[in-house]
Amino acid sequence: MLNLVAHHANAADLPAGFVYLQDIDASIVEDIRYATDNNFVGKPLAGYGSPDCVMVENAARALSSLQRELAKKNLALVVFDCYRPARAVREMVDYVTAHDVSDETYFPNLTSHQLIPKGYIASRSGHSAGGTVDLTIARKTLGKITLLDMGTKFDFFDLKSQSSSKLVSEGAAQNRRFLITAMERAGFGNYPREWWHFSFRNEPFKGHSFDFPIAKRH
Ligand SMILES: C[C@@H](N)C(=O)N[C@H](C)C(=O)O
Ligand SMILES: [Zn+2]
Repeated sequence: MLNLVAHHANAADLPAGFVYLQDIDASIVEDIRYATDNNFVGKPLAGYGSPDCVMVENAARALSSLQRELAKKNLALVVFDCYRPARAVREMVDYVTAHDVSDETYFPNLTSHQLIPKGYIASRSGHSAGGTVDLTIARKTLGKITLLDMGTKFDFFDLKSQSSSKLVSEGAAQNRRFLITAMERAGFGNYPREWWHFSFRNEPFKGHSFDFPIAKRH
């Protein structure tokens, strides 16, 4: 008999070793920017068929342990990007190489042609191996979520976003140190040019570049 039930992706549809973060820990907040218009390209990127965080299982479990620790202080992780399909990386590269312009919101002090040489965007990204994540921490009060002040927004491509920048307030610098120390305890190393970018030290597919699209979870 024909099965007419709509098919939706679940963990079994992902390559071996990959999971949906929500299946590991539904309390981690997901705001997957490249699946929306709210990013420096201004539209959803290729391969982001759904605003879901997909990543390798051991890294997802490490984030979940950290989340349990943070929850005791009414804090929560907020992820902006996880696994990034290689086609999305290509789209970012095409976008920033097409015109040499600045962007008031994302890179007011640079032009787009400088973003790859200065290391803000990778033409072959660790995100495509599934063990790299862009994230921050939020405070949860009475069901309301407020991002901790990190001195800049996510994807602000500028010297101010360097993890140990002296150009931000002492409060923001402390919040960055808190985030980076917590992530290190969980097994992730920070990328010094971007306070939000972390790679899992024990990632299974380091150096690989996957290109499967992110499909809706279920
Ligand atoms: C684009 C930004 N969110 C990021 O992840 N940058 C690093 C360098 C990357 O593209 O891998
Ligand atoms: Zn990143």
